[in-house]
Amino acid sequence: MAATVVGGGSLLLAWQLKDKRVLIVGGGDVASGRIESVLAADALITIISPDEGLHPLTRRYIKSSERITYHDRVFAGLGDLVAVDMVLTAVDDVEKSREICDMCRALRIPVNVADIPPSCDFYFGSQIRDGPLQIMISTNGQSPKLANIIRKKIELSLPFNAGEAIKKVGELRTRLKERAPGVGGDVGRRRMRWMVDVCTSWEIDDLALLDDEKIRKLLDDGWENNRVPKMEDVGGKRAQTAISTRWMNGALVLPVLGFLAGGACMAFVLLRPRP
Ligand SMILES: C[C@@]1(CC(=O)O)C2=NC(=C\c3[nH]c(c(CCC(=O)O)c3CC(=O)O)Cc3[nH]c(c(CC(=O)O)c3CCC(=O)O)/C=C3\N/C(=C\2)[C@@H](CCC(=O)O)[C@]3(C)CC(=O)O)/[C@H]1CCC(=O)O
Ligand SMILES: NC(=O)c1ccc[n+]([C@@H]2O[C@H](COP(=O)([O-])OP(=O)(O)OC[C@H]3O[C@@H](n4cnc5c(N)ncnc54)[C@H](O)[C@@H]3O)[C@@H](O)[C@H]2O)c1
Repeated sequence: MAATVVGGGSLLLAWQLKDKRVLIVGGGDVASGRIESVLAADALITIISPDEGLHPLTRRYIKSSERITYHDRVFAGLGDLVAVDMVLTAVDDVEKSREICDMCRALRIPVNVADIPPSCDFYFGSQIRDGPLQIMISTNGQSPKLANIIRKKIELSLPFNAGEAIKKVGELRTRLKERAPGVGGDVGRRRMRWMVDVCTSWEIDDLALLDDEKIRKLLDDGWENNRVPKMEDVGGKRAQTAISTRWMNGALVLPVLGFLAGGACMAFVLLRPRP
């Protein structure tokens, strides 16, 4: 049977920008959001934008980050594109945007032009970040505002400890690879199967509670004996899983606290000693 091919979308990737050179042209509202996104990826940033048009947030990033080199001037042409790995333009000048886009295309530098989707090699998306967890919602240029609204709904449905759990499982994987090194082959297959078993048999809240000692026990008792011990077997206490999404926390904790506070006030009024 032929595979179903779905076209008309874009390629979703987690682009590794660490120490790569990103040029941002413009320093206004949109540029300040770009700076935040690119800083999260540890890039080296050059900003070209006249001082008088800088957004307060852009000004703050320029002051506080050693990764940013700032030039107080307008874009000067091809010379500004030397040794640049990515270009983001956010200027209020459509002609200038098109001109910069054409130069980038000629040099094959990937470019995003905030106000002209057809000039973008890639779009930004609405982002959720929780430690190593990164979720991007893209409507492929159709409705940025709906991307923003859907992001808020997804945020509320995420497990509360997802980022922390992913960090701990990352540590476990690193230690497992140190203990059973090698790429591919039998050891690779066994490692992958065991990691899948750990991730599927432990709750996310419990994985978030892994520490050095529990990881060591998990590897000694589990990996070495080809089984997956329970949380209690490695010296841990099961986490409370009843309230494990952000929605549950937001929706339940405040009303419950309000109810308890109300009850306490009522008890005080009814039970206080009367003169
Ligand atoms: C997701 C987000 C990421 C970010 O920018 O970081 C993002 N735009 C956001 C907000 C937003 N942008 C706009 C509004 C006003 C309401 C509205 O128009 O809906 C709002 C909402 C607001 O301000 O609340 C106006 C707008 N946007 C574009 C144009 C040009 C055009 O479409 O022609 C115009 C002017 C249109 C006009 O003149 O009418 C173009 C793009 N904007 C994109 C991304 C890319 C497609 C992403 C996708 O479809 O998924 C794409 C194609 C290129 C790019 O920018 O990479 C961020 C939300 C982050 C968050 O809050 O979570
Ligand atoms: N993609 C999106 O999500 C989105 C959202 C809103 C607006 N926009 C569009 O993006 C563009 C930027 O929006 P903004 O709100 O940041 O505008 P803004 O007016 O706040 O900022 C524009 C910046 O560009 C600088 N600038 C102008 N010409 C320049 C040049 N030749 N060289 C260097 N810097 C120059 C200005 O000094 C200013 O800092 C606008 O065209 C806007 O319509 C896109």
